Amino acid sequence: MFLRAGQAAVSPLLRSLLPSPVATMSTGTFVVSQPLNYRGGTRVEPADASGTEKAFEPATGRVIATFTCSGEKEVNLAVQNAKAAFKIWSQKSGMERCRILLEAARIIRERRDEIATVECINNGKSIFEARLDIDTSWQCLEYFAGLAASMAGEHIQLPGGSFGYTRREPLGVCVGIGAWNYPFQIASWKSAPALACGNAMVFKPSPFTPVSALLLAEIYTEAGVPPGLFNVVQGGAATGQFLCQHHDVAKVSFTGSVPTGMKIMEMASKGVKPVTLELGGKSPLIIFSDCDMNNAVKGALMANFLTQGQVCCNGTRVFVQKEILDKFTEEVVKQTQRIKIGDPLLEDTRMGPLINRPHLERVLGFVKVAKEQGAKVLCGGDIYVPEDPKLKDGYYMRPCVLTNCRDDMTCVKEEIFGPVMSILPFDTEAEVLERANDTTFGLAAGVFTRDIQRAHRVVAELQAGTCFINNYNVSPVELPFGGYKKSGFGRENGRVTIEYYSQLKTVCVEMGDVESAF
Ligand SMILES: NC(=O)C1=CN([C@@H]2O[C@H](COP(=O)(O)OP(=O)(O)OC[C@H]3O[C@@H](n4cnc5c(N)ncnc54)[C@H](O)[C@@H]3O)[C@@H](O)[C@H]2O)C=CC1
Repeated sequence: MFLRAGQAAVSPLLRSLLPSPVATMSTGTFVVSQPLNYRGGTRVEPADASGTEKAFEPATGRVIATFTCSGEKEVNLAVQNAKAAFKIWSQKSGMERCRILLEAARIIRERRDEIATVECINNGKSIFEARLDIDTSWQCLEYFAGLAASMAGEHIQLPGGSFGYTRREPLGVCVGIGAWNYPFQIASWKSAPALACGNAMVFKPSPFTPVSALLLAEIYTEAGVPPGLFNVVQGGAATGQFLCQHHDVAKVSFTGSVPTGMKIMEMASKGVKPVTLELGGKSPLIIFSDCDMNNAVKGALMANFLTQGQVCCNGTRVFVQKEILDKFTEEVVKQTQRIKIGDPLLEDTRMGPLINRPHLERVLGFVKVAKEQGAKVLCGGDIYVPEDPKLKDGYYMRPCVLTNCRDDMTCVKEEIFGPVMSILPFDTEAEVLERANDTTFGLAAGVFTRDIQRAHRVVAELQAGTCFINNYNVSPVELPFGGYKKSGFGRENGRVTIEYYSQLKTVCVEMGDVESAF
């Protein structure tokens, strides 16, 4: 499919979300007029409400959808539908589940551009990046489809011909609660392993980005999952609470901030439900003087400016060894200033708007405080107004590089969740390790060096769940992803995730007589 810059062709599936037949989508035109809840294999208006929300197009500040947040009744209905579908789905063999998930992956691949376009419009990330998100989504479905077919227990021989075996069984109805920065990808990363293991899911997107999870729901149905296996309920905290407290929900997988994660864990503890928590971070990126400078600079940009810096695992504390500080800083600033900001649907844009006005103001507030505390702004950190008049109400800022930073500054301690990089000089390996680990977060960390022993020695000491050597923010679905410390627990992607969406049953088989103690 050939697409002109700023436009995308529309398939029947997406057209169903739009008000009337349209041939193309461009910034400033997309409106959702269809219901955004999905239950029992179809789009529905919620049965009751816990308020209403508006979703925006961050590029223009326009409202693209006004929707009802689901109340307790709607959440009940979604869970009931999921329970019914679970009965059918959990009886299928791994091979049968594998085939359906592979078909869903194929459809996502086929509709990559239209899904990426919706993601780009609702989230503000560049179309270039949105397409990559859709790629890791179908790859995740393919990966877990493969594992579905090979999931198995163990056989253990016991004395006297007796034996035991284990069965890996699904949990039941799982709840997924997502953040707004990777809406389609989060829904895929949660649902793929859940469904592969034989579970059903009720997914609640962030109220800022309600649209693309629905496309995933429709694709699952088209691929052949039983109606009700994957449901979407829209809403904010109240809807999320109904889900977490529901007695028929077996597990909650959450992506979002630390304070919300703590609340989720508390609610889940009342029902003794397992939780997966993918929370925030303030990750260190350590650049040693023996690094490949070009790669280190590219790595620092990848670690800070994807999705307008609204990435949980960003390496926002960039520790640079003093010998190369000036050269590195100069190059980072040069390349940061070259980042093309603007209409996210244009092919050459690399940075779109932030998610909404309050968040933009919050991020600019961090820059202000950084200056007050003595940091020096080397570039950006201010509002950007694109030339195109239709973008004048969008939420743009220029990516920012801060220097003269100290470890005790707010910009170095707190998660900003915006395009703000803090550069911190260091002298020795021991010193930088201590400073890098001096945080309550532990999501990710990175190191750039040509010294292979040092690279492995340093990552072994870093208190972070996901470490990168000589790269940053790549996320192959074969590798587990998740945090240490307050960044959460449980993992997404990789083989190990099967353990977070299944439970192990042990069966002990006696082949002789019962030796009774009585
Ligand atoms: N570790 C990871 O994989 C990722 C972590 N994040 C983190 O997410 C945060 C940004 O996302 P936000 O959407 O602003 O986070 P948030 O915590 O405000 O909201 C996340 C989700 O939780 C829901 N929610 C809010 N209060 C709730 C409650 N009391 N009970 C149940 N659900 C509730 C929201 O509606 C939303 O769907 C950042 O801290 C970021 O680091 C974001 C992406 C990936």
